[in-house]
Amino acid sequence: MFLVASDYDRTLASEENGFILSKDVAEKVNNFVKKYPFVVVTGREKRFINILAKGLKPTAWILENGSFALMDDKEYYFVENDWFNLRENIIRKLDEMGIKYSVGKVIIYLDNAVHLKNKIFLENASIEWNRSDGMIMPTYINKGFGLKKFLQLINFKGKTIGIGDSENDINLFKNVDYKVAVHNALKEIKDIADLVLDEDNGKGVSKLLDMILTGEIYKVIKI
Ligand SMILES: O=C(O)COP(=O)(O)O
Repeated sequence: MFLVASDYDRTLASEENGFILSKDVAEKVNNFVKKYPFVVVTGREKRFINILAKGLKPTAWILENGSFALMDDKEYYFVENDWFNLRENIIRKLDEMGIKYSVGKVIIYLDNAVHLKNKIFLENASIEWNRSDGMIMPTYINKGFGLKKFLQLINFKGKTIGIGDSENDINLFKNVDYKVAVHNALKEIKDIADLVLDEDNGKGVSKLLDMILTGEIYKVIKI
């Protein structure tokens, strides 16, 4: 049994389409889900997903960079309660520094904040980057942690395949059996992937799902 864990931005959905999921890709995933579990592991908040990925019905969403899972309309939080006090202190600090941010259910977002890379230092919290956007969260939270917690939740015992493109997918890659990079992935992601696809974004995800469904996957990676 395989479980596919896919990133969203620049993996399932492309920047050129404003990150709106194409119908073809949604259909492909919705059909795949009838046979194998498919989870979307994204830095995004639920409110954006509701707009961008209408019609997509994955097994579950792991949102806010691994903070919680959403499955069958139920939310499962992986964050400790003490984070919320700490988050208040961080928000105060950001306000004092005049830094713009937005707050999700768990994490703090710094959008278009590449100028702040390596400039903010926080205790008991980490900043993960996805291209020019930063995400502040408890040090133990990342996509890999969120996936691990989710696999425990559903008691999944099969093989996991992660597909992604960017820095915040590195921790996802560290926690899956096989790592797949879409063609448009950053070099650092391609360098650590077991398989680099010839296709970009959603076309790459569709290719991977076809490879699993047809068994072609066994020719390229040893499972
Ligand atoms: O930057 C974000 O919020 C989302 O990005 P991701 O789907 O690539 O994790």
